[in-house]
Amino acid sequence: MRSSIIDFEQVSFSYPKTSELVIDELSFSITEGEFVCFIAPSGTGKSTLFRLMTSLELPISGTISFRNQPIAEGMKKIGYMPQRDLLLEWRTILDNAALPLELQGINKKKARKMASSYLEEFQLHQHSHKYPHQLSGGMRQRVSFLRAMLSGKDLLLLDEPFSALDAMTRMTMHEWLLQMWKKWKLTIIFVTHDIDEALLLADRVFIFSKKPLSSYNQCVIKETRPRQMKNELFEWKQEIVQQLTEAPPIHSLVKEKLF
Ligand SMILES: Nc1ncnc2c1ncn2[C@@H]1O[C@H](COP(=O)(O)OP(=O)(O)OP(=O)(O)O)[C@@H](O)[C@H]1O
Repeated sequence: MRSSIIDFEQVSFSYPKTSELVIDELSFSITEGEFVCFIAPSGTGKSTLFRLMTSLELPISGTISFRNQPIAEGMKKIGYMPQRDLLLEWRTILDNAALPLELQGINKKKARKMASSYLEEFQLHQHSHKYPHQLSGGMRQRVSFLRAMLSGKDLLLLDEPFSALDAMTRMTMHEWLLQMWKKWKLTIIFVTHDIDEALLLADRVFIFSKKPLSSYNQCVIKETRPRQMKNELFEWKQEIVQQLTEAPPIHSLVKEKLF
């Protein structure tokens, strides 16, 4: 049986200067190698969860552990990819990718060499000397993903990484991400507002429907990938929409119309 990589136990959190709880006695576990998606309405605290996982914020009570150690011990093993790629426009693609290694104290030449060895895999080798403004949205996200992986690749936190991409690029990026996840045996927590995206990608989807984040519903998806939005996945989607909106179930709406 696979062990857990990150555990929240009865975690509560509020930002200083406000007494409002954003997270209230929240507990969950993520297993090594899992691909998990978090869905919640805007402003309920998904980014705050990531800030706690990267130790940018500390809980007011409860514990967060990484492989059964305090979360701060895992910092070099956790990579974070923000919603906006935050690439430095004055650095080349190679130098952007090498940045986390330089920040870890590795000298520039070695950092470049290490980052360079990943570029082909990330389909970026022909663009290494370009600048971010010369790349497409999908390419920029691949650089950002590589940068997150070079910060720490045991657990990757992806905050709505594809929300700004067009539908076709997004589909290509889904396939590519799943390949990366399999090849590198990654554990991924992926925040999205897009229910289809969550159902197509994840082993498990957490649905947080209100603030403070406390309880959640989850669906475990066993269907093999690549997936299509039909049958069981479509039923899950209807159920998730209902949980997020607290609307009556779709079938009862249909019934009302019919009778
Ligand atoms: N630095 C801060 N100080 C005080 N309150 C904050 C701070 N950052 C976020 N909040 C509040 O905490 C709550 C959760 O914010 P958070 O950004 O985690 O939500 P989110 O689910 O990631 O939102 P979105 O989906 O819009 O990105 C919100 O009510 C927000 O106003």
